[in-house]
Amino acid sequence: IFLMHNNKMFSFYFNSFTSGATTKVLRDMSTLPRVYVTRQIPPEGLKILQDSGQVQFELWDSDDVPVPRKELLQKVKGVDGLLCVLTEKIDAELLDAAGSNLKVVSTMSVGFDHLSLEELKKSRGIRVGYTPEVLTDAVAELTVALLLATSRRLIEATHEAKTGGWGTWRTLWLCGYELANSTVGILGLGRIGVAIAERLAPFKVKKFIYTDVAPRPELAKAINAEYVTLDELAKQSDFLSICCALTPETKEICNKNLFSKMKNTSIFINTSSHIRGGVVNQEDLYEALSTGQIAGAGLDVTVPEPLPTTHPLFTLKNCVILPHIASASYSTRNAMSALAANNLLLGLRSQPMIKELKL
Ligand SMILES: O=C(O)C(=O)CO
Repeated sequence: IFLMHNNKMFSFYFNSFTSGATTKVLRDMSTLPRVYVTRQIPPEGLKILQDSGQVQFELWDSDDVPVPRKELLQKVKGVDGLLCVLTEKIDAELLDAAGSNLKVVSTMSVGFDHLSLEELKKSRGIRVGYTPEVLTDAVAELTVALLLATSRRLIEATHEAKTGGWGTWRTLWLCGYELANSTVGILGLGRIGVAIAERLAPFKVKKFIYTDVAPRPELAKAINAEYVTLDELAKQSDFLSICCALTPETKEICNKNLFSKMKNTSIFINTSSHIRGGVVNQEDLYEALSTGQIAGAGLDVTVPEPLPTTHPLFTLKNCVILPHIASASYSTRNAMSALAANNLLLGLRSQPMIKELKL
């Protein structure tokens, strides 16, 4: 139990199984490094912070609403560490508000476009932890689910079944596209791309192709994928899965030009949680989907997030939009929170983090 008294934080041990008062003050926490946690993170991470005895921390105790910016700017004043999620912008204003005590920012995400790396680099001496790898399986699994939901039109199908559209059996009603004998293209081959391909291979995919800034033979070997140009990737892919990082070069790389080269039977999928939606020009995607230039799209990341319910992409039957849930399994979100907590504690002890972002 953590309690504030006379502006000091105390931890208590309370034995409720013995009779009489057995509350003991174990340690005056007020001398420990101060940490602010911007969200009610999953229990594994919280437990690590609590059990560590290494920090005193305050927490924005909600998972439903992000901490208001004004409150955040207040709360970070003088903290030694910050554990945040992807809804908090860690920029010059926030770092200035925190002040010179701040040594570690640990984000419970693999993506870091909410962190102003420029500002963090600026000789503030702040180290940054993040959570790659632990979400690879969950993201790959969700990608397969979204790909199948889109290509086999599952959302349309359940809607028809529920709303009376299910009439007689029809020969071409709700037909979609099969993975068997298909060519699957991966834009940006990394851990997640490989994990997706490994899961799709048993569906009897004929060929995997990929493009990246340069061939990645080691990774490609694992999935027997051929390196092609971006043009060839667009032309040959029956399913195109986007897994590249968002950089100035890849910003809106999925645009009119790319869609115009794709087959009108192809399916476009964007789930890569560390890139967000920025690699896709959504107006061009709308155009490609609504004119039949491509057959369908499944998106787990959009710009902005949340995507307004009035957005034109929501009007299309051949566009399946998920609310950024690729890593949303209990085990993965707990693993992310545990990794973020451990990165934070290690950083505050000036030890190497498990996953540290090189600034
Ligand atoms: O970790 C991230 O960056 C996400 O997008 C959510 O898993």
